[in-house]
Amino acid sequence: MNVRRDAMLENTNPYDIVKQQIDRAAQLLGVDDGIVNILKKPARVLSVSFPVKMDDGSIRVFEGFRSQHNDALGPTKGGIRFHPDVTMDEVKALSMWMTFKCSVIGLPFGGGKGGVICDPRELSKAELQRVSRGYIEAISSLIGPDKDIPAPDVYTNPQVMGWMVDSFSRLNGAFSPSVITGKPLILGGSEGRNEATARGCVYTIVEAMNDLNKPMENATVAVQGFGNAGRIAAKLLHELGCRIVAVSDSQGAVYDPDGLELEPLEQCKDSGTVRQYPAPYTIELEELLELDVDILIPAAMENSITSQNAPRVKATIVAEAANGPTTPEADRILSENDVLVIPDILANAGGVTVSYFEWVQNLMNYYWKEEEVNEKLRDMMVTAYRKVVKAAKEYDTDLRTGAFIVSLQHIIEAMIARGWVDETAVSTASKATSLMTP
Ligand SMILES: NC(=O)C1=CN([C@@H]2O[C@H](COP(=O)(O)OP(=O)(O)OC[C@H]3O[C@@H](n4cnc5c(N)ncnc54)[C@H](O)[C@@H]3O)[C@@H](O)[C@H]2O)C=CC1
Ligand SMILES: O=C(O)CCC(=O)C(=O)O
Repeated sequence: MNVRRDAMLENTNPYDIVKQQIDRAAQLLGVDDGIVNILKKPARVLSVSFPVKMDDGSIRVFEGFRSQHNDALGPTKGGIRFHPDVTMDEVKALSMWMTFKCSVIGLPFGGGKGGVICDPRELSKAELQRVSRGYIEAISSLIGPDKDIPAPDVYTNPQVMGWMVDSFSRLNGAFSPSVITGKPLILGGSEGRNEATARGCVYTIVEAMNDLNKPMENATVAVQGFGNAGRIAAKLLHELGCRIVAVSDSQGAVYDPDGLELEPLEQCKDSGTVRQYPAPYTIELEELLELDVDILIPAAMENSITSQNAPRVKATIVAEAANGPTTPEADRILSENDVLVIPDILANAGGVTVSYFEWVQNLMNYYWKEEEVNEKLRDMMVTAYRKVVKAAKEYDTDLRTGAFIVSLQHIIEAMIARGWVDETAVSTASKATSLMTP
């Protein structure tokens, strides 16, 4: 059952949702409507269609998008999603979340995102390669190491990035590793990038658990989605002594209150789906979200937690490894029920942070060890987490709005410095805050 299509009673269009999130923070900060209007639309959206020769000799035309939201802080940055449900509005929203995500961490990037409407699970490896190359050729005029730098997202991976960097390099007549991050190590990928989204998420969870005076040891965890973000988060939390009681993927969910064993679980996923794991209970996908756990990690798609199921969410902490898993109405309900939501633009920012490190390493052509990458990541994630908590306290709001407030301040400062908007566009109250320092 697809939870995305289930939430019928509220507006679950991610583009409308991100605009509501911007409005909420802008209102508290006292930001001028002019600035808000700039931020509510991507600066540039490219819609492409490109032909791909399939293995049976037929030609199929694929559609895709690349959205560049705002480049006040630097070149736009964000992943590429291959999924049958990709829409232009979704890609626009994801690019907007990228702007705020990069800004909350303090990265010198704006936000971008791309998507291709396809189901990679139905493509052969050769077809997947041709789709990847076709898409990157179609958007090649828009991207570049100092323009817009793609990376992996749902159903794309380092191999796909490898094909893409090769196509871009051929088009440009020079090897250009810094145009794409999340590449295989041999092509200039960074140590630690593959684990970075999950690792960053875990750093924020550890901060939140500390703040709540709760031990990590034996804390119970449910993870929705067992891909790059969810699977590695489960593994890292298990290493910290947590009990992973439930996980799901698109095919099903398994539950064991005594804790799932990670190695056999991973073997099941590698050979198909986590559903094959011999757990005492198989549960419906939606049930996982309602388990009584300390930590719930939505790590799949948008709109997992809506007004429909939010009243039944029992987790103490919801750490959003996914982008946009919680609707604004659900946010309100979770907040009323004292569920601490670590928002996507903060919780899953580890991926883009190590992508930034990868880009830096590519530009200087000198590479760091994994421990160095992880330590730098920890420092940036913890610093950002503390800034967000401070902002949320100062403005008496939740962590999501706190994160948007911190982000907005950086973006607006950059827009003022560039001369796009006037200083009077921000109220005296917001200028007087000291949120820039942790
Ligand atoms: N890969 C990255 O570096 C980053 C990913 N994210 C976000 O994390 C989320 C997951 O992305 P990845 O792990 O990269 O994707 P992935 O393609 O590696 O894995 C996605 C997983 O979600 C599962 N899934 C799909 N629909 C589901 C459903 N309805 N219920 C349960 N499971 C479902 C799939 O079976 C798969 O296990 C997305 O929202 C993505 O935008 C955010 C930041 C960075
Ligand atoms: O690594 C990156 O550049 C972006 C990752 C991404 O798409 C995301 O954070 O949602």
